[in-house]
Amino acid sequence: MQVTVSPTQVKGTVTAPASKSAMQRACAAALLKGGKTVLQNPGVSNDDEAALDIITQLGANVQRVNDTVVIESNGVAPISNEINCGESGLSARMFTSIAALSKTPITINGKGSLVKRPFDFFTEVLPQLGVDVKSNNGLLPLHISGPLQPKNIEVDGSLSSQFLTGLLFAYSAAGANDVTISVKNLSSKPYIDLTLKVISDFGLSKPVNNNYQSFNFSDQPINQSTAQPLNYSVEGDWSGGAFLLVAGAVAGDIVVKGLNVFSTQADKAVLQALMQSEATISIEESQIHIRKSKLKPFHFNAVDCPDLFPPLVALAAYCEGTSVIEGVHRLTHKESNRALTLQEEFGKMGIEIGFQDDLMLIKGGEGVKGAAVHSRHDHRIAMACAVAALGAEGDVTIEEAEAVNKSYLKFWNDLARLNATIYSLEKSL
Ligand SMILES: O=C(O)C1=C[C@@H](OP(=O)(O)O)[C@@H](O)[C@H](O)C1
Ligand SMILES: C=C(OP(=O)(O)O)C(=O)O
Repeated sequence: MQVTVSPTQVKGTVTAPASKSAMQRACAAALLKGGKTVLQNPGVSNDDEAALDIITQLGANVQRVNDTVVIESNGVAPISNEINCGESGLSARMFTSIAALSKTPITINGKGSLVKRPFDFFTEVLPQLGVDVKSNNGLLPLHISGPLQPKNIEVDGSLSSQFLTGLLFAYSAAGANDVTISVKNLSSKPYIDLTLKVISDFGLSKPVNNNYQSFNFSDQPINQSTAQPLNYSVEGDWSGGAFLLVAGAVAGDIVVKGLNVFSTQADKAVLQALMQSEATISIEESQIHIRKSKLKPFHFNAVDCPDLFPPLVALAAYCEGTSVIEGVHRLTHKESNRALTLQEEFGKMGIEIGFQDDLMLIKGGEGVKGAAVHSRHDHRIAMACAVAALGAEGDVTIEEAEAVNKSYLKFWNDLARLNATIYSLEKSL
């Protein structure tokens, strides 16, 4: 799908979508907890659908009922020998360790960008836990044969936190007791806070976090009551919400609802960058009001919140001077190599992006040009280009704009509802 965004001032009120990070974790937790779980505000993105399909293959019964998702489970009891994780890195990395709890041999597969993303972690780690693993030279598909047995182990957390998220769920569900996962160089730390929060919200046994260097399971396995259904409300998404907030800061006067300011989500840190750039923003518990004003360049460390690079590059394009974002090394293995895609696609809009070691330098404040850009099938690149287009000097046409469906199915509709002038060849928005 090709979408053209014409320069427009956005206005009105919008509600952020459900967080796919929270939704996918809730699916895992509902499968592991057993009994009945009712998810309120469930996600509808492609990654959310992938997680629902995976837990179905792993034995859960899943139904969308009105605006909720009802999950019934007896724990991990696969009905198939394969799970397909679509394009979701989190689902593939989290559910591999969870699927390994069963003794049924299972193939972990994916599609699109996911089949190019690294999975060597499992060939190194899972055999130490009694799981037989074969990979396609470190890539998907993986063939695993469990059951996983929790043991003291040391893992490397520098590439991604998602592998650790999976191990934490699996150890918790396997009743790990007096067992420690030691972690070197953990990246994306707040995502582990979110994992631990969901583990505890679902009453699963939660390890003690020793400064992100080790996670010790010392609880006796909890005998959870599954008699009562658990009602769980999925948080709004700070990662998708960041694009809406930047849209308001560069070209609007909007109110964003549905973002919990007390969330543990990594991308809540977008507020720090917006405040540093002196955006006109008022933050209340139930809504954030943000409008266009003169913006100053900012310096932001995104090592622990790498998904903020794309929206912050769009923000930086409108800040008067050079903004600096730290953590470029975290971008290589996402849906695209995001450092290069941002440089190339924003370059087409006249925004100069340079690199110095781990820093990205974005020269802003000199105008954004109309251009034809490409999402590279990366949802966050499509959304960043769209938001940057709102204050551009001409139309920006985005190829493969449907990439947004990975995390934010209604992105184009929400932008249109905020009065953005958007035109699509495929369908009216
Ligand atoms: O756990 C999660 O929900 C995620 C963790 C992050 O990945 P890394 O841990 O690989 O940085 C993030 O980039 C991804 O979009 C979602
Ligand atoms: C990298 C992302 O997700 P995942 O790793 O779960 O595919 C993302 O949403 O930007």
